[in-house]
Amino acid sequence: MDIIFLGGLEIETVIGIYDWERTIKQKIVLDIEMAFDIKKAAITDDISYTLDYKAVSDRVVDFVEASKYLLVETLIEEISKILLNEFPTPWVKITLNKKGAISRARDVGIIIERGQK
Ligand SMILES: Nc1nc2c(c(=O)[nH]1)N=C([C@H](O)[C@@H](O)CO)CN2
Repeated sequence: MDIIFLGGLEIETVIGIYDWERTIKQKIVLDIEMAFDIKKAAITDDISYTLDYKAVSDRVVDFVEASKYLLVETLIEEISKILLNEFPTPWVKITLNKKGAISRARDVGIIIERGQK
């Protein structure tokens, strides 16, 4: 199976468990990998035979911008459900980086894989 990916997708959202975090927007950075067989699209040169990464980006950005979860766990799980339920991919890997959440750490977050390749 091939991989279609989006790297460094930056989105501002309300996320966090502390009172001060409920009053501001913070940046999260997503790396998304989606399994997909690209052969038919490559042969036909036709967007309708592939997984449109622009459509994925638009859907994920709209969802995350409107969300207000406490935990990054909940947010990343909901993103994985959207990808698996709404797009033609059987497997996704998502990295959610809440940069700045830990002042001494450059990166902090979660990596999940869902579905079957
Ligand atoms: N496993 C997690 N740990 C923490 C989370 C989280 O969402 N998942 N969130 C926080 C705070 O919101 C933090 O990001 C603020 O600096 C702490 N730990």
